[in-house]
Amino acid sequence: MSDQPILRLRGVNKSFGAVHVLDDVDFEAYAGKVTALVGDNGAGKSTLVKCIGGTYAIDSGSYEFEGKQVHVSGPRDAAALGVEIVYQDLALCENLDVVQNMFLGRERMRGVVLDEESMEIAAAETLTSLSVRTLKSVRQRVSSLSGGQRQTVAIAKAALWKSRVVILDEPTAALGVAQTEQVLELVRRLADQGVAVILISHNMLDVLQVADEIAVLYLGRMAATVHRADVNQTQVVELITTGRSGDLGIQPATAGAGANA
Ligand SMILES: Nc1ncnc2c1ncn2[C@@H]1O[C@H](COP(=O)(O)OP(=O)(O)OP(=O)(O)O)[C@@H](O)[C@H]1O
Repeated sequence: MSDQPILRLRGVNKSFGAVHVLDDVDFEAYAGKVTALVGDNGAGKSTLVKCIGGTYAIDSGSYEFEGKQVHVSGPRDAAALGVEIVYQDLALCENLDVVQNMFLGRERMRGVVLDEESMEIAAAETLTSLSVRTLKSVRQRVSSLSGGQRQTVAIAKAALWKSRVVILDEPTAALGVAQTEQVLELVRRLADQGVAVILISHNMLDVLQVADEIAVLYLGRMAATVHRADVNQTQVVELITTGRSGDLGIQPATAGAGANA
């Protein structure tokens, strides 16, 4: 995999009125890697992700994609780049089946009728490529699926559409132990297919298990970006709660330390 980030934000600021929510934030995501985005409640994770996804326009700073500066002024711009956000509510339609959900809004047609066969084959192939074995049938309605299976469908949908950057918002928050394990395996396989995965999570065990890089937001500043292999849980928790880690030689983000190289 390339060492160049597919997505790079530099010096991003975002305010809502007088509230300065993102302060000079640098952030990178790499093809084939899982980058965990962590931080305490209110640290700015959702805001940063919404800036990446085009829901919010950044006030200042740069947004680069594949080394080129781009202007993302709405979700369509981000989608055109191949940036997909899988929100916690998953935005799946209960009354539709797995295939219909995966192709929702982008249905394949044969003449004037839906090309059900080709959509079913493509959906099944995508699930197979991700080694998904937890679904009985791609013709099952989403209303009959478990939380983990729904998460699987939402992630597979992003893979089907050849997304380059997939942002997962707390994908295991509502799941039990076995389903969490399956979803984390899926996250890993998605990255192994060359996708840049950004994982928002409050669960340190998940983060430490699946992430390659860990970006820690603290009070709207990027306290540090560290390689997973270089840190332990205590150090990550310290970064999240204080914006610094003495062990890692990282100074408080509020004092203007910025990202750790
Ligand atoms: N639309 C908005 N208007 C005003 N303030 C906002 C808005 N959206 C977010 N904020 C503020 O920005 C800060 C960061 O919020 P954000 O939701 O990005 O944090 P977060 O890290 O995702 O938190 P959590 O883990 O609780 O979801 C918070 O103080 C929040 O109140």
